[in-house]
Amino acid sequence: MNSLQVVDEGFSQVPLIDISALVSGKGDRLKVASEIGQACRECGFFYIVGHGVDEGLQQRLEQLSRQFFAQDLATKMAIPMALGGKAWRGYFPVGGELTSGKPDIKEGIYFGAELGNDHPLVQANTPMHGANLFPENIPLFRETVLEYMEAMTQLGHILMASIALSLRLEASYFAERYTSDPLTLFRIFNYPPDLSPADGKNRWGVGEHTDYGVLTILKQDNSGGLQVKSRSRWVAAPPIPGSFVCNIGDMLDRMTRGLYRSTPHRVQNISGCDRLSFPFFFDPNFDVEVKPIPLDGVITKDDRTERWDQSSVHDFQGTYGDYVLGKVSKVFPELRRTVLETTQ
Ligand SMILES: O=C(O)CCC(=O)C(=O)O
Ligand SMILES: [Fe+2]
Repeated sequence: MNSLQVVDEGFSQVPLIDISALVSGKGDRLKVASEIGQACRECGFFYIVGHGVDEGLQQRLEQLSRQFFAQDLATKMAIPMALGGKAWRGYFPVGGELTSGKPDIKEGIYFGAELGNDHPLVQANTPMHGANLFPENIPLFRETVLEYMEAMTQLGHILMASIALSLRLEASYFAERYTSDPLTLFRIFNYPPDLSPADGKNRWGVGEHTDYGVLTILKQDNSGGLQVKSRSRWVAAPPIPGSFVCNIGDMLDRMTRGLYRSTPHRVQNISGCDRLSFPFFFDPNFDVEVKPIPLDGVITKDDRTERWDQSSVHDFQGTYGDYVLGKVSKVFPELRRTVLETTQ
């Protein structure tokens, strides 16, 4: 059996993978797993088609989201993140979120698994768990978001099983250890058109970063603007009809000791119109400690130089909750006190 290797030759485009064999249970699942594995090693990103997520549901989600963002600021601020408290839910206005210390040109709403006050994790005061804040003035917003999150959660399980197979592990490897009860976060972002003066200074819808968890499944509208880093170059990941963009986060990078890449990416909306995007984060259970996978015969040399945030996912030790809370305090400094300092 050949070993899997980390060879960073860069890539010129994000690969596209038809996953219908995983969804239907018919066809060559191992071939799909091998394509996913190659994409994770070489790029850290891949498009998926053949995922089976209802097109009508996606259209409803997009239309309701446009309706929400088209409202005036005061109406949107009826569900501010401050109201979501440590559950980390609700709306934030343009400039309210920082990446690498700089405000992003985007507004958005944060959602997660809908948990009532009687849920043990909420009773235990666990950060990032609780009830969502939905805009009550937009009918069917709540139902549509919850239905979409359910569809994404199912897709997340399917993809993680395939990622496990691609590493020559049991299909249930991640489910058994990390994601049987995943931490799921869902965000809807609106990037207003970048109207910055032509002063040669780039401003970012979201600045260069990597994602924190194991797997992100992104729906983007037709505007374009997502860019993925290939060594020191930036490669566009334009919208492809009927697809989602998937990418690997820091925890899978850590688990595979750098074999699967948590690749930096960023967004610049130069379309002239609002750009909507819908990232769904399928992440390890909050309380679980994330450990490297014993990958026999695999070359695990991490040949990358300094990361975008000068931190090392490989040196980190602790639960996924510890990791993600450390990040939250950087992107939303004003939430730091609510989320972090009241959890002790
Ligand atoms: O909006 C996008 O296309 C990407 C968003 C993103 O990278 C993130 O939320 O982590
Ligand atoms: Fe991201």
